Order: sequence, then C-alpha cells, then structure tokens
Amino acid sequence: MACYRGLKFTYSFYRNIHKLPIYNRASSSPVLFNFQHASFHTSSILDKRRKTKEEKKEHKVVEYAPKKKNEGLETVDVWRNMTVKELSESMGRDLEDLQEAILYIKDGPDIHPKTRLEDMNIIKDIVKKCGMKMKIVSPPKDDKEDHEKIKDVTKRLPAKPEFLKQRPPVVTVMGHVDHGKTTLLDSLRHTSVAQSEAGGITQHIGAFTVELENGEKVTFLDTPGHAAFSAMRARGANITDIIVLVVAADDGVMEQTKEVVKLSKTYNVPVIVAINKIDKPDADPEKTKRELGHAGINLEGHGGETQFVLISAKEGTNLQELAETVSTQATLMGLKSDYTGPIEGVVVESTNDSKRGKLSTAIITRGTLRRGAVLVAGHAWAKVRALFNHAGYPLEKAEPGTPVEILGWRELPLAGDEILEVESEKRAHSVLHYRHLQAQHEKAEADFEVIRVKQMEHDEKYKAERDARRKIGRFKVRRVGPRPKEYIDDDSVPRVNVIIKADVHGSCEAILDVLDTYHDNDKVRLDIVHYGIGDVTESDMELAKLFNAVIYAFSVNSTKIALPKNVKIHQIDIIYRLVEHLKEEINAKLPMLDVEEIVGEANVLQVFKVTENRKDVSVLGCRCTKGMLKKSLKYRVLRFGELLYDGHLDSMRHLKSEVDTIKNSIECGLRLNDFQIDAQAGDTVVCYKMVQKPQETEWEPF
Ligand SMILES: Nc1nc2c(ncn2[C@@H]2O[C@H](COP(=O)(O)OP(=O)(O)OP(=O)(O)O)[C@@H](O)[C@H]2O)c(=O)[nH]1
Repeated sequence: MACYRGLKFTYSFYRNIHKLPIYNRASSSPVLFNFQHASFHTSSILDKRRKTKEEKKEHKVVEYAPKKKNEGLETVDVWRNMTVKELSESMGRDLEDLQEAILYIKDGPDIHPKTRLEDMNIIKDIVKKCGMKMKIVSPPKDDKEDHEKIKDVTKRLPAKPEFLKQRPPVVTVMGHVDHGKTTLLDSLRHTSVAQSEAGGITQHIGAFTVELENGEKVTFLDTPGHAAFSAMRARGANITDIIVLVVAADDGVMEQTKEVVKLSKTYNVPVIVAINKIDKPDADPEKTKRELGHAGINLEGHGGETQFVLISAKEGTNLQELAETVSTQATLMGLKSDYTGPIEGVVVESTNDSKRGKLSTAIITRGTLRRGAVLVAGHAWAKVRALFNHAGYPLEKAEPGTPVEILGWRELPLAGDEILEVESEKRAHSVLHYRHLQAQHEKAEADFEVIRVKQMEHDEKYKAERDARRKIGRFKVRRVGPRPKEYIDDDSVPRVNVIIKADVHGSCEAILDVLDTYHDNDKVRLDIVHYGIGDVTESDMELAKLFNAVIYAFSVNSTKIALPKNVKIHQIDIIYRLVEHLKEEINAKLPMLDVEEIVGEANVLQVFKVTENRKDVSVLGCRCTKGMLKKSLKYRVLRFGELLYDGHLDSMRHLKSEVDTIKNSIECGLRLNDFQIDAQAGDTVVCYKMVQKPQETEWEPF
C-alpha cells in the first residue's frame, strides 16, 4: 500500500478502475490482456485431432499479423482545456477512478474536478492509464446554461416599456438603536390599518402598505435595521427602493446612522431622512441636520437634494407627510413594473401558523398573483390557496410592489428567496428536484474542497514538523548521494549511521518516515548518511566504509558486488525487521547503566552497646530474612522506609567469629562503619550491590 497526495490506493483497486489493464510499474504503461483476441474454436480443435499423421507432417505456413497498437481499445473524445470532470464523463468512468489514475502521472495535474487539462500529453497519459485510446474533437458548445434554464426556472427577460405601469415603492426603515424605528413602523402600520378596512385584525407581518390621500401607496418592510436589509441583499433580493433613515433629534447622528449612510451609498439606494422625536424638549433638529451634513447627507435646503421630514413617531406627527415624501421620491425614480405574465416576487418572511398552515409574506415584483398559481421559491413550492393583505383580509390578487401573505406552501421558503411562477405542479416538482441535485452537487464540491484544503494543511504541518526536527539536529537533512565526511558533528554522542536502499520510492519514503520517529539523538544519534532507490552499488559500499554505516537493502539486491571488510549489509523485506535491527545497533551503542541489585535482607532484633577501644559502639543483632548477607557489599538501614544509613560494614559476626557471609535465617551481629547510627529493634537492613546492565532504546515506532 502506498500513500500519495493523501489518497491510499492499491494496485488491485487501480486495476479495477481499468476494467482490464494490469498496470506495469516499471514501464508506466498498461499491459493489456485482451479477451476478444483469445477466442477458441472447438470445432477446429476436433478437426485437428482427426488429421492424419501425413497431414501433420506437411509443412504449414502460419500467418501471424501483429496486432495494431491500441487495437480493440475503447475510444474517448477529448479536447484541449477540458476539465477533469468532463474527461471522466467523456470516458464514462467515475470521477474518483479518474482521480486515482491521475495520481499515477508524474507531475500530474490537480485532481480537483474543475481543474482544466491544458496539456494534451497529460490527457493522453490519463486516457492511456485508463486503458482507452483518445480521439481529439472540438470542444462541445457550452450549452450548459441553456440546459440549466430548461431544468430550472428563471426570471423573464425585462418587459417592454409599453407594458410597464407605476408601482408602489418598497421602503426599509433604518437608523441607530433607540432612535424610533419600531415606533415609526408601528405608528405607520396602525395608520394604514385604521385607514383601510376599519376593524381589520392588525397583524404583525413582514410588510405593509400605507395608502395616501391621493390613492398612492407606499410599502414598508416591517423589519427595521440594516441586518434585515443586508440579509436580503446577501440572498440577492434587492427589493428596497428607498431607505428611510430615522435620526432622533435629541441624540443626533450616531455610529449606526453613519453605517446606514455608507450602506445606502454602497448599494446606491436613495435615502429620505426622518428626523424623529421632535416632541422632546431637548430635540435639536438643526444640530441634527448639521451633523447629517458632516456624515455625508446633504439635505434639501442645506446645499443638497436629500429630502427630510421632521416627525414624532410616538405622537404620529407628520407621518402622512413622510409617506408622501417617499411617494414623491418614488415618482422621481419612475418605479414601474409589468403587471402581466407569470409572477416574480421575494419572500420577506415565513411562518408556520398553527391554524392556517405554512404562510409566507412576500412582495410581488412582477406580474399579478392570483389564487391557484403554482410557485417555487428556493427549495419550496406552493399552490396558492389564499392571499391576504397585511390587515388579514383575503385578497383576490396581489400586484407589483404590494405585500401579500401567501397560503399554500408545501415547505416553508426562506426570507430572501426569489419566488417564481411555473406553469404546473409537475414543473414545480422537476424544478425542485433539479435544485436539490444542484445543491447536492455544490455541497459535494464544497466538501471535496474542504477535504483538499485539510489534506494540504496536514501535508504542510507534517513537512513543517519534519523540517523543525531536522533544524534542531534530531534528524539530518536527507540527501541522495554521498555526503562529505566533515558534515558529521564531531561530538561525544555515539551514533548509528545508516544507508537505506529500497526498491521503490514509496518504500523508501515509508522507511524514512519510520526513522523520523526516532527522537533519542541525545543518547545515540541515528544518522541517515544516504538513501536511494535501486540495488546496492559500489559507491554505497564506499560510503558505508567511510562513515562506518550499516546498509539496509530493502527488497533490493546487495549480492552483486563484493562486500568489503567491516561493512554490514542487512537484506530486509519488512520494515518491522529493519527497526529490530536498528534497535540492536542503537542498544549496542548505549552506555551501560548502573543498577542496584538486592542481595539479602535482615531484621534488627536487638541493639547491643559494646565498648571497643574506649568507644561506645552499637552492634545490630539481626536475622537474615531474605537471600544472604555479604560483608564486602553495601548496606542500608531503614526505619519504616526512611533511610538511616547507607554504607559499608565494619564487622560481621556469627556468634563470636568474624564471617564473610550470613545465610538466610541465620542470626548475626553487624557493626556499621558509622558508630553514631541509632538503630533499634524492628529496623530493616538491606544488603545490596551495584551492577552494570546494558541499556535498551525506548524507540517504538509502531
Ligand atoms: N418622545 C418620543 N419618544 C420616542 C419617539 N419615537 C420613539 N420613541 C421612544 O424611543 C424609544 C426607542 O424607540 P424604538 O422605536 O424602540 O426605537 P428603535 O430604533 O426601534 O430601537 P431598536 O429596535 O433598539 O433599534 C422608545 O421608548 C420609544 O417610545 C418619538 O417620536 N418621541
């Protein structure tokens, strides 16, 4: 198994994708066994058996026509700059299979489905590796767009001017926190409900229309703040014609006021300023106007053209005037729409009403919506069962620029989704099916991209870690070819020098990766003097001699050349064995370790005080309880694990005789070198010696 560019594969898998060809590693070309040419004719075999000996003796001429190159191979249409995906489609093979094949190509292209294959030779190589032959054709016409248009439903082309009629403007109310946006919308909505159908149920839906005294209408989106505006824009729903910028006259221009100014300029949406809270005693409209000028909004009568109205949202002052100003602005903008044909619109909000079912508020932007229409929006569809206005009254129809509540959705569409009318339920189903597939496809591509990025990150991290290890000297820089001797640091740390020769690049990389896991270079350095692909050569031997290196021949021949004196070669086929060998080499270089070996133990039964050479000396009356005690060795006296003494004996006696050894269960008298130690009955005496043991490396790569 080899691992390349993050994908694991086997030759058997690779063969599977080729259907028949067996890949020849050495020649990089597929070897084909073609069953078509291996037919048997049983009748002719029987005939042959019946032939007489004479006939057999006859000289026969066997005509042999060499098979033409590529004969019998499937042909695939190719063209320059085709994508990896297009090639897989043209071949009729899975994308993944093709990507696997690309991995076998030296300096092959990126395997991303959208990668364009600019080099014909690369295309040829891929086709060849897939056991096919190619035919260069001209690129197919890019009919993808037309194709998609048929499957999906899209907006109609712009209507001719003669079909256009005036429509109400759609307004978004924006402004700084607490400047009165919600109050303004509430007041406007109540005004509108009160003005329209008296007694109507005031509903809080996503949009409502205010009707002016002259009969003109203004539609307000009932979601204040630029978050809603930006969200709509982000979904491609550019339904706001005019922004009403609410600025509190007491606060003046604040941070979010400036943001709205910026937003309106970015999207080129005209602004009408509503200077609010003029009823407040500390209201200063003049100051607010000046600040607006500084913020880039030049008001009418103050050197600019932006219209403004002084209002009190709370008290309902000048709200009709504000609506009229908006209407005038709309007239100036010449807002018109086509009232005929299949409808187009935008979802403003969606709810699942417990009594009425799935509902959405929408603004119709083109055509006239009626009951019975079949709509699609995003991944949802509806057969319109009923239409309501913002006051909750049923509508017969909804025209451009007017908000409408639509009942009849099978799934809930999302705010900002574009609504389009289709001719039938069947068509709605096919559109949604197509969109679903598209979404899946896009998700798959996005996932692929994520995996690719992750893989790249992983590779980079791996390389960075490896480089870092090399930098701090844990691992020398790998190189192909001999290395100058002076390169080796002449320090006192013992080292194991190795030369790796392997059959294929993958094996070599795998071995080097395993060796990378060795981190004990401060004890014994593991140094790769040289590595390469192919049989062991004379120069490898020379190098081994020069560096006193061990050669590991991994599935390659090392017997063709004479083995010089003092050069060790290990012929190895399994990386595990190589590691075992290396561990032995490393262990042999590790210094011996001093370890303590317990020889025996004794219990102190009684302590005698004797006088010797006018000194008071303690004698420990003990019994050997484990092993034996040897006078020449070292002793420790312990009390409940606490060390009282560590040193030699001055004397060891059995009864009255000085002895060298006390065996298990025998009593004795021990005199310590240090007379001052205050041992007592119950203490433990341990007899031990220091021995040297070979060390073993802790390196465990697997
Ligand atoms: N005196 C006075 N108070 C007002 C007026 N308009 C709004 N307010 C008050 O100002 C406060 C904030 O009003 P909102 O309408 O919630 O302001 P907003 O801009 O929607 O606030 P956010 O939703 O937090 O951004 C409330 O206490 C309103 O009663 C007004 O014209 N006059």
